[in-house]
Amino acid sequence: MGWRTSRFFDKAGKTAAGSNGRIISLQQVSKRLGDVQVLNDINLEVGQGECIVLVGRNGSGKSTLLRVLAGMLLPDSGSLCKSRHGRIMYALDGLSRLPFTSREYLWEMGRIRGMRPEVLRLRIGELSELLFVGAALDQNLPQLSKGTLQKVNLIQALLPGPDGLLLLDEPLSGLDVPAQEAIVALLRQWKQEGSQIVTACHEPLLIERLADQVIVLQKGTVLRRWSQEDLQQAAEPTVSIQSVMEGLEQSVIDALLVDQPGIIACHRSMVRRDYGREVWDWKVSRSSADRILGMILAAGGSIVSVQPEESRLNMEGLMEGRHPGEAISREVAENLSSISTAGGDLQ
Ligand SMILES: Nc1ncnc2c1ncn2[C@@H]1O[C@H](COP(=O)(O)OP(=O)(O)OP(=O)(O)O)[C@@H](O)[C@H]1O
Repeated sequence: MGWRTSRFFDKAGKTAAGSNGRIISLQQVSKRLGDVQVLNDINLEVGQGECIVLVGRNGSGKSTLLRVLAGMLLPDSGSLCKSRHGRIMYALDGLSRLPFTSREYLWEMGRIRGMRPEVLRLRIGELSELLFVGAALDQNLPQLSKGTLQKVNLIQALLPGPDGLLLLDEPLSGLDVPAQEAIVALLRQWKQEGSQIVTACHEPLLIERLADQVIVLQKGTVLRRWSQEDLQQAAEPTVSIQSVMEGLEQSVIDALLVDQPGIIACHRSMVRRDYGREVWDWKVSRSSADRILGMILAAGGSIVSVQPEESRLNMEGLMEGRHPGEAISREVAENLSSISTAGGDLQ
């Protein structure tokens, strides 16, 4: 479905930012819940049209930080400043299974926010269609599947449109793939129109398409911050090459592999023995593919297949605080060392 902002909104709203361009900022915010120091000295600034993604292991403090930004929890220390204008909408974890149908719930949420009935009716219809809610719109919340409940939770946050700060806790969690794609495309459009987004997320899809900044949390503190440029280094598309290297000396293969930029991984595949010969699988960056194909051929190897692949961020490395690009280098290093140790088998 094509999303047309103008159908929803009298004017494409832009949130009025403070004079310094910041919509919201936290300075040295700490929060304790019970015996747990959940947040420690957090600094965070959200600028106009910016998307910040919070990543971290379970329990690292992402949801708590979103609740502080939403004003649902007060910091114990530190300061929170918001621009005077602009609204904050949020879809935080777990919508309560209240005794309403989805439509009744969304209607009440829209009315509480002062939306006009004709606009509200239209928005509920369009957002439900966008996220494939279908007949669940007239089912009771307690009877909804986890994924559908999450869709209703997202819709209630999106009802007012692209004007303000959106706080989303794991927005893609439990959603089917078409709905994930639809929500990421919508958020991308809203961001371009000036909305701000802060979201906790484990999915590379959202990070790759939306993030201006990734903040890695570990035990309530900021472990790392990565910029869009850092993320783009890891997001370069790759090419998968299969080659036969039979009869080549190990020294020739070593020379081919070592210190070659663009090789992401390389290992000998056991699955193509039916091919009659051992096949090598290479994963290389797309911009290096021609050069590496040339090198394999020049070294006496032959090419079996070449397949372009979509990139994926290494979330595991990211959560450990490793640079999105460095995670790939480490993989290469590990593969290279395993090739070296097993090298004698080739001859
Ligand atoms: N009301 C509470 N009382 C005591 N401790 C709490 C409370 N709420 C959260 N915590 C603790 O705070 C820490 C951070 O929780 P939080 O939900 O913010 O983490 P998270 O990163 O969002 O985790 P997840 O990825 O599992 O959603 C956890 O150790 C959690 O047990």
